[in-house]
Amino acid sequence: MTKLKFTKMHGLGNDFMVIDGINQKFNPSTAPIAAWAQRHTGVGFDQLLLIEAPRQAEADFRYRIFNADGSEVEQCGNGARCFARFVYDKGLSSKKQIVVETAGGVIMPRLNDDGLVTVDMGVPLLAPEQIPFAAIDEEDARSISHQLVIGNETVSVTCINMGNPHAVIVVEDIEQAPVHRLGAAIENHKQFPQRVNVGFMQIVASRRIRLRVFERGVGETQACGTGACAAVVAGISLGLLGDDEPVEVNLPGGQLLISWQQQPDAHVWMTGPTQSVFDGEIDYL
Ligand SMILES: N[C@@H](CCC[C@H](N)C(=O)O)C(=O)O
Repeated sequence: MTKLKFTKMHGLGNDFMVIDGINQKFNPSTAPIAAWAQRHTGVGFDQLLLIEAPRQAEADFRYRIFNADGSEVEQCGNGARCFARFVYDKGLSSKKQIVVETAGGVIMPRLNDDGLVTVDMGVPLLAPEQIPFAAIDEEDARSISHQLVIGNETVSVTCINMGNPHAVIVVEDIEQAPVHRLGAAIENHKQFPQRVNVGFMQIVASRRIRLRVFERGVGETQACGTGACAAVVAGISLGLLGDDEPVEVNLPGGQLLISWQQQPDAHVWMTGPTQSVFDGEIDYL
């Protein structure tokens, strides 16, 4: 039995177990991660974030992400900010802007002088095959919104890939949104072959939304960074939000600022806080 060092961090209450996999040996596997994620018997977290050496010469680090159910996923926005804070604070890098390789593409987090972190989250993808989403026919494939049948209900979803898959639903009142009633059914809907994160968005003004996200492999979280990016891209694409100024995204855990201009190849930018909670050690075989 060896001891594995970790740091507990969060971004707006979306919480993480962060592991330096460069200076200690850690081979991630589902069972220990799912056990450590448990809130009563483990460390308790939404995602485990693993820092590794990059595979591509142009990147500073490789960033791997595991959901609370132990599944490895492609991207995590709140985690990206915590990742950048961790590698700087722990002396793994002296750079305030880093290039990070993920399974969902290259992202570039930057530590700002005001303590916030801004991340270039890359280009959002909207085509069904890029989500991935199985459209029912060609007309459905061309549409920005898709009618999803769940039991005897039909829900209109806009699908965005931010490195990871998101389905965004516009609701009138965020407090009454069917996050728990429909979240898991949409996450596991047969038209999403890799499952999906489900965002419920209330438009408050042309540059302000409220958002709750039922995350794939976790359930509802306090905040979801990629979910915030996806919601803003969906809102702008649907003509419900403007793209001339950053959009304030108000999540249960706090606020993110998201910018995207509706042009081919435009990147999404996310700005928000990070917080370290404690350092710990855990037994590891
Ligand atoms: N909390 C995250 C997203 C984490 C991954 C997601 N649950 C998935 O399965 O894709 C964020 O801040 O983006």
